[in-house]
Amino acid sequence: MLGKIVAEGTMPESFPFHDPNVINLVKGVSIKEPVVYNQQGTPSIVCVDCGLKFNQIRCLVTRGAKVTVVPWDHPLRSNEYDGLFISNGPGDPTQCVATITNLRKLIEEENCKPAFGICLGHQLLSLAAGAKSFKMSCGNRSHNQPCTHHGTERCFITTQNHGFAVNAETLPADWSPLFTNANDHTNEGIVHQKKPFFSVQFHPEHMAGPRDLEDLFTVFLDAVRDWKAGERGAQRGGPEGAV
Ligand SMILES: NC(=O)CC[C@H](N)C(=O)O
Repeated sequence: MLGKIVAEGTMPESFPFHDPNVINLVKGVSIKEPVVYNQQGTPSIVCVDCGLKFNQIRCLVTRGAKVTVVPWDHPLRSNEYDGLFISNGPGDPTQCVATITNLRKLIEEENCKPAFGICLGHQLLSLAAGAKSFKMSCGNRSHNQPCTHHGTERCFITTQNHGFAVNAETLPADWSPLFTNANDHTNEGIVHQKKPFFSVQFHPEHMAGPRDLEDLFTVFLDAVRDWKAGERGAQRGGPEGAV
């Protein structure tokens, strides 16, 4: 449902509704040029940035990987990576036509390399596979969503922030649900039965909040070091030093 806040004395009709679901929001937030993290790392992962959380890069880099973050519509060539990662991101997944088309080509390859998607990345992989997504009446946005793993029936508590979901009934042959939400029974992940592809609707990188200003510790320690070195006039403090 769309809403608007209008100041008293203003005709509500004079402001049109703004519907974010008919806009390609990913295009606006994705990186514009590729960026490499941990150049010497291995294996080499290409990460499609649909609006990614940096903790996803950290989770890959701290496990030794080299990560090349590319724009949402970057051409994907499997000879240029060892594994493909598709990030989370805003909006309706059906808006990301270029990413879906690129993924579809890759998953149709004979000897395809592994791919893993999170949240929007999960929805895009599902759409590329041929499944359908839908707008949920109530999105899942919290740190305590129970998800049951198919096969083991083990239930995990997950972090989530999404308003669309994949309709598991529409998954083509060769694809299976990997997790299902124990509360609302929506799909929480898919896996290919023969090829090395899987994706999850929840956020396994699960860092509870943004860490954008964690660099204030660096600013503080730089100020301490400057102070110790006798540069008492140095003015590097303040949030602007962190960004
Ligand atoms: N966190 C995400 O990637 C959200 C995916 C998608 N924008 C949704 O709301 O369903």
